[in-house]
Amino acid sequence: MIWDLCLQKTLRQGHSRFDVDLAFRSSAQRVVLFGPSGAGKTLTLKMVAGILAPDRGRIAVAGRVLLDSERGIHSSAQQRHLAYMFQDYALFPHLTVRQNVAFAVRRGLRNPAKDEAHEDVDRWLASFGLEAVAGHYPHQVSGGQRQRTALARALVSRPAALLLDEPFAALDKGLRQRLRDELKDLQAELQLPLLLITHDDDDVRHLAQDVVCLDAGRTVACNAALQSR
Ligand SMILES: Nc1ncnc2c1ncn2[C@@H]1O[C@H](COP(=O)(O)OP(=O)(O)OP(=O)(O)O)[C@@H](O)[C@H]1O
Repeated sequence: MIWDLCLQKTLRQGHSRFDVDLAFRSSAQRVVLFGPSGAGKTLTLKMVAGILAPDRGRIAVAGRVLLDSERGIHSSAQQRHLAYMFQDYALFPHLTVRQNVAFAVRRGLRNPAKDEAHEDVDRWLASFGLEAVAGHYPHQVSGGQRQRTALARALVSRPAALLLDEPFAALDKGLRQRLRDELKDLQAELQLPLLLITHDDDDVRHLAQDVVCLDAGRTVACNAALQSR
């Protein structure tokens, strides 16, 4: 089993509340989380990443138990060692492409120096074709290059799994297609478990080995979710 999730969480904001109560298991490496806006996809990813604590539940990824509230297991986000990529990539605007990638492997609390040598950083800059823009700042590179920088930053720390929240949402169709293929090749090469959120049917068709459909905080039959679109 690669993904084994059972999560319960109640969120309250003023008078409104949102309940997550879901469970899914999958032996596929590439799983897509699919569902309408507000279904609870990002919340689910955050709970897997360890940046939001469920009220109760169990999370195991590739046989590693990251959380089991019954057994008192609550590993921190750092201990989980999963890479999480946000919808807007969340690059640091004051750091160059190279420094952004190196940030994930920095020693201590200081930002990495602009020209600090690091073999893994160079490897990922090269494999994503970012060498020419390594000294540029995020606002000086294209959307695709920003996306690749964020992906390189996620991968450079050699995570145990990759969690991506709508990684291609800000890109045009051509670029989206290209980066989707690159991601698929990369995942296959590294054999990295991948949990990806998308709204795009093409992402589902091309990337998903398994699809988990969410609606109102629960897992639902995927046929129903696809038909209601
Ligand atoms: N901190 C919070 N407190 C209260 N409610 C929240 C909180 N964060 C999210 N929610 C609510 O939980 C629901 C699910 O949010 P979530 O971000 O997981 O949706 P999503 O499926 O990722 O949507 P989208 O596709 O639009 O990104 C939403 O109704 C949202 O308003």
